[in-house]
Amino acid sequence: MKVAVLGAAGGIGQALSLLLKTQLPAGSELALYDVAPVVPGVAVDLSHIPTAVDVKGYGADDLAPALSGADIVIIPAGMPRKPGMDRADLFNVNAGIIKTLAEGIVANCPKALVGVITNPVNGTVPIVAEVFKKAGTYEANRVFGVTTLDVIRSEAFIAELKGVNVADVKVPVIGGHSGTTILPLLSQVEGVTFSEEEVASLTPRIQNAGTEVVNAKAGGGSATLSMGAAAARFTMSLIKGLQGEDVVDYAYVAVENGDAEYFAHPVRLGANGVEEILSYGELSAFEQKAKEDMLATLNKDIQEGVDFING
Ligand SMILES: NC(=O)C1=CN([C@@H]2O[C@H](COP(=O)(O)OP(=O)(O)OC[C@H]3O[C@@H](n4cnc5c(N)ncnc54)[C@H](O)[C@@H]3O)[C@@H](O)[C@H]2O)C=CC1
Ligand SMILES: O=C([O-])CC(=O)C(=O)O
Repeated sequence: MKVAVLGAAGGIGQALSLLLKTQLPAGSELALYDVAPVVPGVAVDLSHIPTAVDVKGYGADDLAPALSGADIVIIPAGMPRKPGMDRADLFNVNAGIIKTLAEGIVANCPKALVGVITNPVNGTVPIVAEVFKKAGTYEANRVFGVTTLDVIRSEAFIAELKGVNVADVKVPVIGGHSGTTILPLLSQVEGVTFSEEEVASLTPRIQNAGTEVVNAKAGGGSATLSMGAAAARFTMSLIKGLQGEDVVDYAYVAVENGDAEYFAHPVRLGANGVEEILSYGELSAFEQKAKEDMLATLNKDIQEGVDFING
């Protein structure tokens, strides 16, 4: 198994790479690519951890060898937010980075499963898909926007609020990955119930959790450690799927005849990435309205990504 992390020297990239060095199956190869000159050092540092995962660092000019033969590519490359910015404000800088990296995937590992972390996820995932479509290598089942951070935050906040064991908390989160497009389905959380007031305050807390971190870091970036943990969890789900295990996880994926062209759903993972897009089930009246209200924003974000390649 070869996993490539693009943007591996950054805040998320380093946290994720550390977790993958300790969690990937024995015999795996971990390829760390970044344009920052520190990346070979990150690889040397990690290589001193005694696990049977071979780590190699690749600098700016070595995208091709970093990607060659990769089964999974995870992308946290690009600029994070500062206080006062929306994720959408990152589009102009990050769209070009994502395009270049997607072209590298086309040239070097067109069959890889690709997980996009770079914001704005609502628009960067369509960019990857459009680059692949143009090249004739697109398979919708292989491209994912990583929304796992919304899921793990929901688990943490609910366990804290309700005083239950966090290991028992499962929370479906659908939609996109920004503001009101993030929709936790609190009505479906088993073992706990929420008052209307709790739903009305917990839903925006989850939606604005990224901003909570951005403001707390006061100009020093956005979530990196929790995102590293989320990305490692999602990568391990992809790996289990590739290894033939039956695994269901949440991700922002292309959906035919869905709420939008891309929408986070529960998906059954397998040897080819998404094996089946599962229904998110019945929504409460609150969730139904929140879903309808988000669609204009989500569709605009998606179109911006599509237009960046085709416009
Ligand atoms: N999907 C999600 O839930 C989340 C997404 N993010 C997003 O992840 C991205 C990265 O965040 P951080 O790691 O905090 O930023 P960071 O600034 O710490 O790291 C970004 C890394 O990307 C590298 N990079 C820039 N251009 C590159 C290129 N062309 N090829 C390879 N590497 C390149 C930089 O050298 C840097 O090492 C941001 O866009 C941020 O908004 C952050 C948190 C959660
Ligand atoms: O809020 C940000 O800019 C980073 C992010 O996506 C998150 O923490 O969910």
